[in-house]
Amino acid sequence: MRGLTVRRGRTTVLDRLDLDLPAGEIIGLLGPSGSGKTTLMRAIVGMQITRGGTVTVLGRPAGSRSLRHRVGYMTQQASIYEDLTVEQNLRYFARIVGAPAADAARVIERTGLTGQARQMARTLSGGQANRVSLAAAMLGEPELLVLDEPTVGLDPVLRADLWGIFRGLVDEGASILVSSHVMDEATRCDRLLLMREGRVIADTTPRELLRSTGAATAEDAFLRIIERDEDRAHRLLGERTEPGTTRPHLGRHDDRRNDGPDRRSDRRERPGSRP
Ligand SMILES: Nc1ncnc2c1ncn2[C@@H]1O[C@H](COP(=O)(O)OP(=O)(O)OP(=O)(O)O)[C@@H](O)[C@H]1O
Repeated sequence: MRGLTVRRGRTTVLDRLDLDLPAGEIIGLLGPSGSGKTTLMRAIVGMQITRGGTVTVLGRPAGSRSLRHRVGYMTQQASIYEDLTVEQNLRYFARIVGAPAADAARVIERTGLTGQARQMARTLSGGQANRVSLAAAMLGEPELLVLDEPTVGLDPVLRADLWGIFRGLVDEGASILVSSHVMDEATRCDRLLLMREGRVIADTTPRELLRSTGAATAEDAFLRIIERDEDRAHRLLGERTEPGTTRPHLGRHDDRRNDGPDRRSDRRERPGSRP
């Protein structure tokens, strides 16, 4: 992506972001709540109104029709049809993305939902519902999976299971962009992007993250990077501020202009939806 700028409501969430993401890896997108992870993912799958810049995915402009079957997106909220069984949900979504009906069975098996295939979605546990969303995103074997906090709220065993699935998919040639709040999940990724206030403040690998910060855990390493970033920003702002004036705070850039309706409800996309 080049110069990607996104404004949501009055806030400039992403400001002229340049980023190159390699294929064939698990790329972790980490950062505090509100740092812009979902917004960035939405721009990559072509579901975000942008203010400027370009996003190219698998060689095509983000959101192109030709990417519909090549990119799978799992949103933060598991939004499946509660009055359908797991199998019915996945058969339905398979039809929508143009995948063969047999693909529903494949993703059910792959996500460990065989025992729940005939169960009504409303009776699933949170973790199971979550896996149905992941299964939906996997329909049609997309080359790129964009997963927004797929492990949120899951216990460590289920989290480990899901990371096992992600690794298996990448070993088979897929690329995965996955966001998380849980910093120790960083060590499971091939590459890490740490976001803060709409900027990528670290683009690194798990090994390099620990080496460069001297921290013992990913969580400590991130805290150190954030502290460094804060110091750097204060220094820059201090240099630019006239003596005697108040130093501006380090919040996100606000803008009075509004680019029209961009409601929270826009996050409730169908699971497995294609751009
Ligand atoms: N529909 C919207 N209208 C206005 N502002 C929004 C909207 N959606 C998100 N924002 C704002 O954009 C910023 C980035 O939000 P985003 O959801 O991308 O962050 P995030 O890093 O994914 O957070 P989380 O980890 O909590 O999901 C936040 O300040 C948020 O309040």
